[in-house]
Amino acid sequence: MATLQVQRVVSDYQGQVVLKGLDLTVEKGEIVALLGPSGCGKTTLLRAIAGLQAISSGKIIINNKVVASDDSFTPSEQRGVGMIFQDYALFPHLTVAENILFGLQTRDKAARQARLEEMLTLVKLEGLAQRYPHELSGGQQQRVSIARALAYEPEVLLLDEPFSNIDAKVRREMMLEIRQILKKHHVSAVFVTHSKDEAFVFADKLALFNHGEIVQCGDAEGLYLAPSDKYVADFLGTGNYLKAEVISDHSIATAIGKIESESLLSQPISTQAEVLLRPQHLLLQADANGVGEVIERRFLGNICQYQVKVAENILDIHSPQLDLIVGQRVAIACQSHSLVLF
Ligand SMILES: Nc1ncnc2c1ncn2[C@@H]1O[C@H](COP(=O)(O)OP(=O)(O)OP(=O)(O)O)[C@@H](O)[C@H]1O
Repeated sequence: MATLQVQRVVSDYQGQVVLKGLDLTVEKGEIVALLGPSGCGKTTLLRAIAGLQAISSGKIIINNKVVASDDSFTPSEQRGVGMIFQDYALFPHLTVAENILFGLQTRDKAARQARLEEMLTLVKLEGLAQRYPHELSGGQQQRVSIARALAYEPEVLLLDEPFSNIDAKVRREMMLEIRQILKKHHVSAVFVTHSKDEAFVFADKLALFNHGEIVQCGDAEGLYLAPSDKYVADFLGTGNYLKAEVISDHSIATAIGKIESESLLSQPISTQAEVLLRPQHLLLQADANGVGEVIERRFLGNICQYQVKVAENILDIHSPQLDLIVGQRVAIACQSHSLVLF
């Protein structure tokens, strides 16, 4: 069952339309990343779900209850949403325990104490209940903000760039740890980020934004391997584009030769197009008569990043073959995969 449904949501700031009729569904226990460059509307959508931003048309439904539409607006505190911000937003004058229990004022003392202990164990902060936020590391503060949001048992957890203040060295570990906590408790979550790497690690599903629209939504693999357009392809990683002509229902002709597709091509024979080739899809071999010439080489330990010139094209190629040198001629083959043509 869907926990959150966003239906044709439009939102504007003083007449400037920021969300242009968005649709998004978050299933129970699913973690969805709102991914995109700065200013494309991710935070505005998160704020609209939280009830901190009005919508001008469309509907937002949380657990089958309409919380925002043309003629209704449920205040933020009645939506059952928990929020985690980039700067943690802890109350500096309250202890860890008081911060975590802040939303649970109405429960009796024993219930509050039990919930506190459960939350401290969950986020591995046992023993730190009486500390103040300034006595904690950034990662510990973020864990307190997660405990505070989860203590209240929200229907949906909303996270706005929650990892951008965490030291890069521990960020990945922290993301996996928090992901595990959310999964264990079947928490549905929406998470804003401009980093595809964070989205790949933390989310089950990616909604990629461009100028107030979701251009593609799906799992990371789907978006990476079958992007709907060049914007999606380029946002998710380096890609090479080569001119191509469809020569059969599963092959194309290009400057590096004939390339076979693992899946059937939908374009008719003779179609002129561009093929997307990821750097790791291309294989290099030293060959005095090869079509390419290595023009740059960067050693990265287990692979080399090469730039290879083929006619007027410069291709980025990641190869485990470390011994090719600048100026060397090479043959280029393509690993078998489902080709993407634009
Ligand atoms: N309070 C505001 N008043 C007017 N315009 C705003 C306001 N907040 C945001 N905007 C505009 O709305 C658009 C979307 O902003 P939003 O913050 O949703 O983008 P974002 O994708 O979250 O970006 P970032 O990653 O930089 O936070 C931007 O053009 C921004 O300038």
